[in-house]
Amino acid sequence: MTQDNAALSAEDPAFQERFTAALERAAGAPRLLVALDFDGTLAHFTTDIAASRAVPRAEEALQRLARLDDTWVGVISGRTMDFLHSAVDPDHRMLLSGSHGGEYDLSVLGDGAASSGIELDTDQAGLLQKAQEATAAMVERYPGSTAELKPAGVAFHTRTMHRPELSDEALAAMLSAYSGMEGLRITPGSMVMECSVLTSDKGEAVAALVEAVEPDVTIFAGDDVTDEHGLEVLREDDLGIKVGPKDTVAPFRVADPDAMGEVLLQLAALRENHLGGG
Ligand SMILES: O=P(O)(O)OC[C@H]1O[C@H](O[C@H]2O[C@H](CO)[C@@H](O)[C@H](O)[C@H]2O)[C@H](O)[C@@H](O)[C@@H]1O
Repeated sequence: MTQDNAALSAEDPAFQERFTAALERAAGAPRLLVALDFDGTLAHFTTDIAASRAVPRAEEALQRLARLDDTWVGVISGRTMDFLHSAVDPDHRMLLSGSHGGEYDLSVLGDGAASSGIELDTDQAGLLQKAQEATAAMVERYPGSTAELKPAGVAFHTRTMHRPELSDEALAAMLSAYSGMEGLRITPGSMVMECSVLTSDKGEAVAALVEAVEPDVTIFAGDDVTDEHGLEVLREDDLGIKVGPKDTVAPFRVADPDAMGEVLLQLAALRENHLGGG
């Protein structure tokens, strides 16, 4: 499938009927996996990276879904596993993948479920060091920008730049610097340029959760370019949802994390009803 803007959104007359039918079908699946990106999908963008949290409706819906039988909630993010544990799933009810598919905590599945952290070899560690140095130099050059250090990568953020009109220039300069370092995987995002010494992506992460859960239906929702990898691996009976305006292969689109929260509440109610718990 090619990317386009043909996803049905709420303004389309056919949206409500077709989207509700898709949600109802998903809610009736014997085994259901609900996997979600975090920033821009569950949480609005903010200038305080550490303080970012899922919108209240999404938070409530995820907690309700995660308590249900034969229902698994996954969060697949570029964030670190430490952040996901502390800010997204402190009660350890969810499947987590951090660092764009680089690390996993599947312990909610019980005995034998694989969880893997990040261990870098000497070459990777050297490359990461160089990328961190290049990012620090860029932060010096563009006051107010920041570097977010991760176990296998680094993110150069421009949302807090003192001269926001230079954001595109700064991101392009960072992209150019990373591009000169062989072996780095570069992922542009919303006012961020990230790089990693790992090759993983969110397509791998969705596939790993599907392999672990063996769901009849998988839902995956995401807002950014990196989430397209996850949307692309969905099967015919699955449900892909784009959050926001970017191009997508997903058949459905919602406006923002608040709208996504509403969808998740609707799904939770349908699933509870289907399982007889609501
Ligand atoms: O895969 P995601 O869950 O979408 O995470 C992608 C990156 O998101 C974060 O940055 C974005 O959100 C910040 C907080 O709202 C915002 O300040 C920044 O401008 C956004 O790009 C996060 O900081 C990165 O580590 C994630 O990889």
